[in-house]
Amino acid sequence: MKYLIKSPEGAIRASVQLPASKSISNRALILNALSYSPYDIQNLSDCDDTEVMVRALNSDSRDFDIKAAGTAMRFLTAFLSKIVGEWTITGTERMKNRPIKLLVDALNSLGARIEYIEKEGYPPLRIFGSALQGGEISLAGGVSSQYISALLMVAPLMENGLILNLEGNIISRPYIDLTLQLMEQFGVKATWNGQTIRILPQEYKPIRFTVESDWSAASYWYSIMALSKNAEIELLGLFKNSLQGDAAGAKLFAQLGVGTVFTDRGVRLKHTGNVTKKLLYNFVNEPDLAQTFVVCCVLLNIPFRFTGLQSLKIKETDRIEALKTELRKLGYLLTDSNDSILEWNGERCEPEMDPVIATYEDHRMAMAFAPAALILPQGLKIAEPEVVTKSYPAYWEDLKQAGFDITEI
Ligand SMILES: O=C(O)C1=C[C@@H](OP(=O)(O)O)[C@@H](O)[C@H](O)C1
Ligand SMILES: C=C(OP(=O)(O)O)C(=O)O
Repeated sequence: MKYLIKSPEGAIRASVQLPASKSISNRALILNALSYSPYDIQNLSDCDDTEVMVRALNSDSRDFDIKAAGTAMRFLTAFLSKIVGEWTITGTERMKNRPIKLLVDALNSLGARIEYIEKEGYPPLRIFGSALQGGEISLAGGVSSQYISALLMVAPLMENGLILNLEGNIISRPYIDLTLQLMEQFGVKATWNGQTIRILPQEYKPIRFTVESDWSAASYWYSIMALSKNAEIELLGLFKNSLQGDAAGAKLFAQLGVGTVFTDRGVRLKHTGNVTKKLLYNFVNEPDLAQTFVVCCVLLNIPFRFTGLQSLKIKETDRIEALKTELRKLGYLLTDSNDSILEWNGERCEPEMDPVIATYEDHRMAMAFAPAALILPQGLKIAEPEVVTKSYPAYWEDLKQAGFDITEI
């Protein structure tokens, strides 16, 4: 399937009920299960990544397919390794190429027994669940924070608790903070000093829990605001003191001329007219915002240098390659270096006559590129737009409500 997306004819007037955060939803589901909670989580995300988690936690089967959900793969691997029984867990072809060795090695050294069904170091996995002894281990902090979050959530249930020494640079740190904060809400304490996180054996306590709206999803609306001359956009269910690291997007968009006004129901965006000449930023703490800013900056004709992108290669697709390839179709030449830096110095090439943006099974490629419809006179064609269901199933519907013309071609 392909969509042709055209800019709204007049002004944009949108009040958007954003999807709930999948990061919070998927942690809350694990913590709810570990606390034997009688309560249902409120405002759980309806996205694919959360749906696979709900299905796995409520299923009678021993075999789980979590499709493309990184969090579900990593969190359930740790969770199942302490539930007595024999389990298998698999996912999409891409998931079978997203590394999991560091987590499997860590769990195995804490008393788990996890084997590879196909390729060493990658899903699918066979998990022989049992009590976990726990203890002290070291783990590289620079590959995926999801390994760390997965270990932390089961740590209080390990016989000896967990002392986790993080080695080297720690990426996606706000996601580790998010895990520890949610664990605390469910009654478990941890200490984090320097590179070491300590968790003693403890019990989770059930609580009534409501999930916040998703700040990563909000970024696409900020981009629409930055690229529109005349727009009034309100995003519902976002909080100033959010637990989500991607709330940092609001501050960064201030450099692209978008201001944020917090109200009692979310945020109202406004144009400030203050736009930077060049955007420099290290995305090590907010990797999921990188695509939004890359696409938005080139469309605004703002050169950029973005660092801290080392985790982008092992996400839904190699996002650095995908961004370079697809923006070249629109006439923008980006350069990358060091597997972690992406830059645009204003260099252009001849755009394709009739470009179709490929999405590589990556929801964020589709969502980050869609605002380009505001700039391109002929509109924007996007392939496999249904990928957005990974985190934001109503994205296209919400764009239509805001006045975009979207047709299947
Ligand atoms: O823990 C989480 O909820 C997430 C952590 C990040 O992954 P990495 O830690 O692999 O960077 C992020 O990219 C992902 O979308 C969600
Ligand atoms: C990287 C992402 O997801 P995950 O790693 O959980 O599949 C994402 O949503 O951008």
